[in-house]
Amino acid sequence: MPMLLDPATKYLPYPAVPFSPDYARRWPTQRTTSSPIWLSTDLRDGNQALVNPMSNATKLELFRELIKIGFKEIEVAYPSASEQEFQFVRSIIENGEVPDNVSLQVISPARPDLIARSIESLAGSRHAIIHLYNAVSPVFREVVFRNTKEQTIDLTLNAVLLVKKLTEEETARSGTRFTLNYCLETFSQTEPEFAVELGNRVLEEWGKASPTDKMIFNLAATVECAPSNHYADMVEYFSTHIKQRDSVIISVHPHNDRGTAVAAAELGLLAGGDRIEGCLLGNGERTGNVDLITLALNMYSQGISPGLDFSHLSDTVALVCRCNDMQIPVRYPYAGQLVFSAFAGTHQDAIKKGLDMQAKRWSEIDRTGQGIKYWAMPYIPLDPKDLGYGYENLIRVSSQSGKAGTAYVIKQNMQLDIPRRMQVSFYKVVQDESERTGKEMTVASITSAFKQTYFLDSKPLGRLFLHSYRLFPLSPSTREPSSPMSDYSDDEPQSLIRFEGEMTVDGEKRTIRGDGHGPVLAALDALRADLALELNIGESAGQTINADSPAYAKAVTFLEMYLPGTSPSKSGAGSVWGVGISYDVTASKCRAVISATNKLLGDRSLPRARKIFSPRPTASNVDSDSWLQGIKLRAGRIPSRSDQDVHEGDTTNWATTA
Ligand SMILES: CC(=O)SCCNC(=O)CCNC(=O)[C@H](O)C(C)(C)COP(=O)(O)OP(=O)(O)OC[C@H]1O[C@@H](n2cnc3c(N)ncnc32)[C@H](O)[C@@H]1OP(=O)(O)O
Ligand SMILES: CC(C)C(=O)C(=O)O
Repeated sequence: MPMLLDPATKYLPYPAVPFSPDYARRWPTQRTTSSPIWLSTDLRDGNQALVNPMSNATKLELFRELIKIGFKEIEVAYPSASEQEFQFVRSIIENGEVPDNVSLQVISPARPDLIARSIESLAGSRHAIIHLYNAVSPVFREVVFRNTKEQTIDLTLNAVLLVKKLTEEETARSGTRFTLNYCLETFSQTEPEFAVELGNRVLEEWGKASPTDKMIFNLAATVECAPSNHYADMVEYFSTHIKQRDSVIISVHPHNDRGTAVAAAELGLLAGGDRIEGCLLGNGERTGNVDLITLALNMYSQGISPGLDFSHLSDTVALVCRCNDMQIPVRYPYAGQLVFSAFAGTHQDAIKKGLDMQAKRWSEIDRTGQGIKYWAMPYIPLDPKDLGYGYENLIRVSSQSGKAGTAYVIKQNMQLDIPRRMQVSFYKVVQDESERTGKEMTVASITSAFKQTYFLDSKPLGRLFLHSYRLFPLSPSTREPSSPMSDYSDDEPQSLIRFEGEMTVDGEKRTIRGDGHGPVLAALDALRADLALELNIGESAGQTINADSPAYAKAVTFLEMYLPGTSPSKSGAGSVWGVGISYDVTASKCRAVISATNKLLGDRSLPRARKIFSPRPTASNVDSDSWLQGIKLRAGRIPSRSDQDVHEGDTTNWATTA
């Protein structure tokens, strides 16, 4: 059996950090309130871990991106590793690629020949950081170097002394100003007291750290082999025991072997860290370095400016992946394809409500100038727009989704605010389709299902199609068209009007007529009188789309209808919905009636036409001035006076959104 029943026989737990009994660790009560100094080691620690390390041209591309993002300290190479690495450093210095406010860092092992080569590579740069490292934990001392603690200290101090000498010579030669960054490689596995002892000896040997010219201690979790709280304890122990704390920058360098590098970095900052070394998207040896994008955006989402710009995150991600020949999972924090998408119904519902509420809240702030536009969105911790994403992928619909998600997609793409009960009804259509195909319902497929379901097209999709209609008032006594429609008002329920609709019914053109209090009831009466369809009205709702641009504003009517003898349940079962969209409110109502009727109709047979298309009313039955609402149902322009003339055979244009 490969896994042990008792792993304690093979693996040792991490040792506790020896805080004195009267010292309570402080990091658990701290809060991060400002961003750290960032160091990108993409071009060194990231690069050394690649299957195929980057060419210098690729490194330059990534270097430029790092500058664009805002890094002020960039580890650009391991110059002693190869001529190519050395030449990369030379080329960016000599070609003026390094802005004045950016410091280059290069790394060197504690070996004299390699230290000399590393310092040489930096000649002529304005400010450089020489990053000296050796592993100091027991296993490395014993296995790799076969050194005692004293020998380890000697090896380190000799290297520091050499760095000091060579950097001073280089400063005298080329003016380059140097900072020492001493890395205790495998710090997190080192005895804390020994780490501090070594640190203090290095500080002493360097001898010139001051509050205005600090030296850096890089506390590497070279291999992450304990929980993040242990790393924080280690950092706090070092930070509170090192001498000249005000002349020292504490840098944290977590790796991700346990998958908690980000947590380790965050706790390391609380524990005294001033600086973070890591890579974009967590590239690096084995499971990687700490991911600087996640760290920066974690801070950003807490209202702390990271000082790094990820406004075009998908471009940055694409570039980093290309340079590293690497991919990231779709669930990767902030950067993955799916991290700003909700598939689950209740999540979608909460997000939709959150967006609606936020739009209201923010527009109130715009109107009054009072308040702050806080982001308070269920399930989405950060506004995707801040990272250059839109909201189009926020809600994606599958068989796991609910009505709210479907309604959101329709709102986003057709601007239609579907009433709650209708959402239930349309959601069933979408869910059936999604279950049938076993696939995600895309925006295009949902939109197309909506148009199909509610017969929203310029061509007859259903058995009934309304080409045009006329409305004119009837005198109560004669029930004959008489007075001008301009006297008609929806506010006067007692005024009886006549609806005359020019239709295609099962492919045959015909006119239907009916009377009622208002256009909807008159249209229903026509369906009853001419097509023998008895229909009842349920709930209805109206909406205006493009309300802020009058020339393109459209009225939308949502109308629930049901057959007599059936009463719609609370969940909407037993009823159908229709949708009508038009530049004209009344036309939208009439269309909604026909849309719902088409759904109720099924394959029931309809009586033959008594009359094919009515003639234009003559002076004997109606005065031509009373043709008030008789407009062509044509989208794209506002009805004018001349539209009040009805033309036979007009095809309706069902443009649903402007
Ligand atoms: C944790 C980290 O990421 S640290 C950075 C690691 N990065 C790299 O190693 C990438 C670039 N490295 C290289 O190109 C090569 O390793 C070189 C050029 C630096 C050295 O190459 P080589 O001389 O062939 O040595 P090699 O690669 O086998 O390294 C092992 C030797 O270095 C020693 N060593 C390892 N780390 C250090 C150090 N920090 N200081 C001094 N010596 C060290 C080992 O003890 C071993 O010495 P030994 O040969 O006497 O037993
Ligand atoms: C040498 C240091 C900085 C390192 O890369 C590590 O320990 O992971």
